[in-house]
Amino acid sequence: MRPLLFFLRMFRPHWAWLAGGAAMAVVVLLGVVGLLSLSGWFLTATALAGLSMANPGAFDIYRPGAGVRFFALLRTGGRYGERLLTHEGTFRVLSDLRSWFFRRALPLSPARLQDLRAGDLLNRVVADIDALDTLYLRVLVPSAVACVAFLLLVLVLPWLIPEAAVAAALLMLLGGIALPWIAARAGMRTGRELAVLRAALRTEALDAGRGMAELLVYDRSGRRAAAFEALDATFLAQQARMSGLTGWLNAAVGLTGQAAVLLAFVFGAGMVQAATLSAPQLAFVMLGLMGLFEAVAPLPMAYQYLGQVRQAAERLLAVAERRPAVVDPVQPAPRPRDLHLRFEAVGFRYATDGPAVLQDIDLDLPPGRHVAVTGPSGAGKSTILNLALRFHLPQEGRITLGGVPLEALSEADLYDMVGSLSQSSEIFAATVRENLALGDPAADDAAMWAALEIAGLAEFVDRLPHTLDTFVGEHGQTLSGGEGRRLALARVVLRDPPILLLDEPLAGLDRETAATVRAALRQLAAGRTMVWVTHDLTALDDMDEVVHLQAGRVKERGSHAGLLAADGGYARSHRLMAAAATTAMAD
Ligand SMILES: Nc1ncnc2c1ncn2[C@@H]1O[C@H](COP(=O)(O)OP(=O)(O)OP(=O)(O)O)[C@@H](O)[C@H]1O
Repeated sequence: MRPLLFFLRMFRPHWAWLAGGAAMAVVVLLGVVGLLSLSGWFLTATALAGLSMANPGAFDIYRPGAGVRFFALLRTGGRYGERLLTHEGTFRVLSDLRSWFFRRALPLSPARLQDLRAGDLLNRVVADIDALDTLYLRVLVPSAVACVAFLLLVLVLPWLIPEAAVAAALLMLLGGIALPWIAARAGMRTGRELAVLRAALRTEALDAGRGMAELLVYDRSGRRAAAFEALDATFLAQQARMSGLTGWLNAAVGLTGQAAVLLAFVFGAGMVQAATLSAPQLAFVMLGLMGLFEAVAPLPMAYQYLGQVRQAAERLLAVAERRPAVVDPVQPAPRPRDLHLRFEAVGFRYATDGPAVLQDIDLDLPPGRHVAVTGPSGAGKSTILNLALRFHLPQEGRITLGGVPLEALSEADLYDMVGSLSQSSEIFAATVRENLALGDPAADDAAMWAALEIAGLAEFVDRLPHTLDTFVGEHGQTLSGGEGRRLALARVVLRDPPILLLDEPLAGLDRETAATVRAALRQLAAGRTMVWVTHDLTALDDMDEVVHLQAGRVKERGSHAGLLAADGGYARSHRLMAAAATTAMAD
């Protein structure tokens, strides 16, 4: 129950809407019961009065008629109000929950979210949060209404047909408590499995959709489709089980209502014969009972789906309660004036029991210094940038900015000073302008065009149908790789960080585009500190220092020319690369 209670507490700020919605649901109940019972009484009384035409003055049809209209209006108005208030309340709660979840998930990125697939996280934000509306709409409100129905039953019926009151009360307890209890137990496992399967289906669909081209090329689309169908079949089978259970439960709860009406008739008919109850009163009770039992009818199904809701709540908490790898300090150190970035004897593992990824790394980056980090794949180059961006904290040594450990700085200060660009810098499904505004939300058009100019993209954007307001598609898919990279670069230009962390920003670009982006980066890097992670050793002669890593350790370091002269591993790699470049040029 803990996960559900946790979320119930989060409903509190909107209690007025939620309580208002529940109150309107009670009004609907009063309307339904009033309408049914009064109509039953009225029709029977009218019939008994000898179809009033024969004796028009003897029976007042106006007041009961007005009553019937009143209850009909109460029911309709109540239902409108109920929908309005319960939905307003639910949407407010859901939107709070979404931003709460997002706020919790954000600091977990990237270190603590890497085990989750993108579709899984999406499913939590959308479907799992949506599932929580069941808690209020389907469980709490109907339970409250059913309690009122029970109160009405035990307060009114004993005065009319005492024996039927006891039986009807017991039947209502059976339909309103015992059946929901059975439903909750019977539906728990399947409900939980359904929640997991729904997430798996969504993740699978997203994954397969994204990799469709690869699946086709590797002729794996059939297999993937078969796996998807198998998953879907399991999902449908579980859904069928749930629906079967719903059917039985609905039948059972319906029977409790019918049994109560039948018993009321049996006991009431005896009283009518004994003249201790009038026939219209009997009709009043029977139809009133039908209305009261309507309040109980949705409960078994609601509780049947509680397992699914609980699973959704657990899945949300499983992410929200993760501890971020780095917690933004409550009392951050003042922003340092001197932006000297230092790695001192840094050692790091991604998992405490995992292999050492970096060992004994020293880097000295006074303002304006340009350092290239090179080395074979897996040597730990990107990890150095991940640490400088404070995505993780090193287990050994320290990283400081102006003498202040990175973990003591506020997130806002840190990311104001440190900007990054990589081959995977995200281009959002938005316009050029919105993508740029991420760098500086206050930037005006002139500043944006100036940034695009530096990134060598101004001419291209100027030719787009809506220039800055052109939509660039999912992950910027309407842009070429080079255009996307330059857009990301323009964003960094707008951010204007004094320290630039670049992770293979030229990877995947053709020679010409790479040259344009490189020139833009050179222009941007002037006067700023820069760490450039790269495989390409052919254009590092203007770097102040080259740090060559191997298996997480600094193997060689010095100027590009110095390292070539030393004729070690760096020089060998450089020779191979230069030869490959010459062959490519000749081709
Ligand atoms: N998030 C992670 N969790 C666990 N291990 C990781 C993670 N990221 C990287 N590693 C491991 O850490 C080591 C260093 O990875 P890193 O990405 O820093 O290498 P790299 O030198 O940048 O490689 P490449 O040139 O191929 O990008 C690798 O063995 C890699 O498998």
